[in-house]
Amino acid sequence: MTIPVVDLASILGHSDEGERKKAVNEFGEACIQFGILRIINHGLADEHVNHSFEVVQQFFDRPIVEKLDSKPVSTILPAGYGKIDSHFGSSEWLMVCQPCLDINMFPSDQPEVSETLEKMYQNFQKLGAIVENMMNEYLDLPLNFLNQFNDDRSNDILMCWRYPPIAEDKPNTIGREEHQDTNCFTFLLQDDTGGLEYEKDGSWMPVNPMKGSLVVNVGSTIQALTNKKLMAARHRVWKPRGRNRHSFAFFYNIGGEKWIEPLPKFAEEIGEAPKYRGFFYKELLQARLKKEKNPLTLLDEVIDLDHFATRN
Ligand SMILES: O=C(O)CCC(=O)C(=O)O
Ligand SMILES: [Fe+2]
Repeated sequence: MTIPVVDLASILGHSDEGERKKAVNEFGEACIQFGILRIINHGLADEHVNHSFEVVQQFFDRPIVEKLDSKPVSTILPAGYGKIDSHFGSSEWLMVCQPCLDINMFPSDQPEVSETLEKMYQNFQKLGAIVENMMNEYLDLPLNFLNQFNDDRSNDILMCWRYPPIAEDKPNTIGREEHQDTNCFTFLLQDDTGGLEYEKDGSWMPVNPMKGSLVVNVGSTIQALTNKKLMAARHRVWKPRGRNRHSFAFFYNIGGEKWIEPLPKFAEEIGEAPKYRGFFYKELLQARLKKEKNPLTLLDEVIDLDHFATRN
């Protein structure tokens, strides 16, 4: 089952009210049914996207000692270069944070990296506010409720990923283990290698590359706020064959100190018990980092929103 495609032309341009409402509705329905969808006419220019892929490839192609010049130094957020190779996944990344925080780490002799990626960051951040507003309207929340609730933009993150190909001598084929994003919305751009999958009714389905489109997935914060009316999509990434895979993931986040609990509109007001107890967003992030051993499989498992589920 392929994920729905929603055209944002009527949202970003000047269109009649009927067209705009139709797009809002399609977006909301896709979030409810799949938790993941594609958007087109989203305002990110093809040339800029293509150039961004070229620029990150050039960065990741550099020798490791040079990439390590961009390793994180901030104690707030680990903006900069990193690398992991374990059974949870194998990847390299360059993490970009809000430019005005002044914590981004970029190669000083390759200025197009910072120029291109900070511009991409800002474009995604604008799009995040637009998509959040569409969700607000679809859920019939008071005007600008979500934008005002989620008003701290300093935690938004752009991750630029490189996944190495499957190595002949290692059986590990997972690029990124299955997970739900903890945030509000994530925007994904993948190159033409493929490898992204989402879970639908217990089966794994591919999200094939489609030029010009952006993938949006719902995160656990929205799942908690809506008392599970909306579900965060589970997704994973396979390692590529024969070549590297590159992708961008922009996390439209929420402040760590924000108190998250099901909104009354989706719980008490409609006679439904809250499916989650309240928590600070940072608690969800911390829980996620811990991982727990599953007593049956003896494998480490990621702790996610279920950790805060009530017994209702
Ligand atoms: O690389 C991708 O396509 C997805 C990455 C992802 O799921 C994540 O960063 O949370
Ligand atoms: Fe993800």
